[in-house]
Amino acid sequence: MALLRPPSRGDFGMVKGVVDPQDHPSAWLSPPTSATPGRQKTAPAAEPSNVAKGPAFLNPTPKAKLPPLPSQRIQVGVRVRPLPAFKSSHPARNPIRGRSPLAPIPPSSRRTSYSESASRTPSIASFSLAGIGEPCLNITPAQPDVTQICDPSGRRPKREFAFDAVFAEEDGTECVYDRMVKALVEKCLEGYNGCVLAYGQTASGKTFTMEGCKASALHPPPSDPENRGLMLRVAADIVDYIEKTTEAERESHSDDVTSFCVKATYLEIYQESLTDLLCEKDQQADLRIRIDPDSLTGRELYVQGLTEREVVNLNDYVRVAQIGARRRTVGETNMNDVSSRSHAVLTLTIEQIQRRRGGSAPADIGSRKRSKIHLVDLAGSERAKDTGATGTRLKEGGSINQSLLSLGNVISALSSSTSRPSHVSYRDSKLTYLLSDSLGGNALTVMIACVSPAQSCYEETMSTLRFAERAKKVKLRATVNIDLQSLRISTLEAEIAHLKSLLGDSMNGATKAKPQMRDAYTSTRLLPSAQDAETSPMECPKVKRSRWKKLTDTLNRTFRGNRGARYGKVGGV
Ligand SMILES: Nc1ncnc2c1ncn2[C@@H]1O[C@H](COP(=O)(O)OP(=O)(O)OP(=O)(O)O)[C@@H](O)[C@H]1O
Repeated sequence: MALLRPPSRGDFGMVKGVVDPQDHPSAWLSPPTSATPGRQKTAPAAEPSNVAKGPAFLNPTPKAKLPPLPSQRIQVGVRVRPLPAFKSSHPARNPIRGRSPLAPIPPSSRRTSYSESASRTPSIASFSLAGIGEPCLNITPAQPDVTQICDPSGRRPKREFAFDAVFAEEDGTECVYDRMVKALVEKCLEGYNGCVLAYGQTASGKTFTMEGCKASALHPPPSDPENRGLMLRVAADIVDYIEKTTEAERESHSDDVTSFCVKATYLEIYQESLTDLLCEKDQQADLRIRIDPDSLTGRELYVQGLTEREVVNLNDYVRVAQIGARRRTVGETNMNDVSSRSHAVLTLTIEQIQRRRGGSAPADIGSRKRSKIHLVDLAGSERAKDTGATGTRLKEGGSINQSLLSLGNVISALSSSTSRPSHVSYRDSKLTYLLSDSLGGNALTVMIACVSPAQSCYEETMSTLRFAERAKKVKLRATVNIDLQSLRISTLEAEIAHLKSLLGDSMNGATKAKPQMRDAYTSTRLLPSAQDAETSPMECPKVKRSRWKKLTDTLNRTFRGNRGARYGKVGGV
């Protein structure tokens, strides 16, 4: 059992690799603004063009064209699941009636929510899917990221919703990943926190999107990558990135290397209580959400008592996903045979340290970055009359709806005004409290709103689309999480060591050649010729000694002052 909290200096188990300097994200980072001791103030991230020079091994020549910066609002994609296979003889009017009508979906009955014929005239009427029923949703190729919803009763007018992406039923999870999540993972590897949330009514395909086809998530190795959910796709990209950088290290003759350590935790929130999914039921610790005062923002949350697993290769991730899926609370309802009765949060924490090749001394350590990705499969909103829930299922449904209501309130508060609201009720539920950073805080967030096109789901689909529309307005304040203080401390330690050795030399009357050192922020030599003159043999030894003492005292004072704070903050969006 371990605590999910930032490790202290030197507490990093590593997979070694090297980062191509040209690709290194620190090219975007700005240097600290002052040498004031203590935690640096959280600063909005800078545009790449504003980036001042960092140390050579952190701040290589910037790329001619830098990648686009992530948007500072929640990115929202809508995924439309296929219409279900019906058991009723008259499914068109009421597709969700009877036992688990939404699963599985025979390939023959899958329809696109737009067809070639429908595409020319984007009207709901063009959607007659003979024998299957009529979807209440429409997407046209002319406006692929807009969805129209039509009230089957005809009481309300047709409405249009535009999102960052809309995925029709034939769009696989790969498509969802490539358009919505891949860039986020890249940003997380650069030091941003990230969050992917799957939201929607019960049986709308959230677990299918996050975990993938159960068969593939539960049978290692993931031999069928096509069926992978977003969780394993994120994992595959992280593994790939680390492997590639390791390979680049072998090939390059760079002096600087990056070490990685990725850890996973998996928890569920069931009826407002936290359960560690990577731990046996009888070994559960009392899990508590705590604030980490030593974190970058000084109020980052962590779950005390949660099991952390180091994950290196894809099989490690698959194992974690399997264990979590097996232990997660599921139940059977009329709408879904395997309905998730809890919110599941898989968190990957990525640590990266830059150091000089072969060096282990503090002076050899450069920047440290620590970012987190939350992958959240929410439980689905449900109506008791549709799910047929009674007893425990009914109680679970009530708790799920209650926490989703809190999530809705948080999103409403954050999206309602242009300036940040004075109070956001994050603490109304464990879910919103745990994800508070991802909801308008220091994280880049992507939401996949899953919907069903079935007419009988009109109300729920409409409410999901409205929720997603509000979520789109939520602003984020994501910044790169880099521990610059450690970099400064290392530099100062190196300076002190070097100056002490010079002092010793000068006291012995020896004048040895001084090794060239680089300053952490200017990449210039620490001892330029003007300082060399101070050690000139012409200078009186007494004056020389007092000047050196003054210099080392100043550095020691600065060094002690800097020890107080662990994380500095720079750059970003
Ligand atoms: N895009 C899709 N393509 C094919 N099948 C899908 C798709 N989306 C969902 N399904 C199928 O529909 C059924 C219900 O999906 P899933 O369990 O993912 O829903 P859910 O939103 O997680 O539901 P709950 O909130 O009740 O847990 C599953 O059998 C799943 O395989």
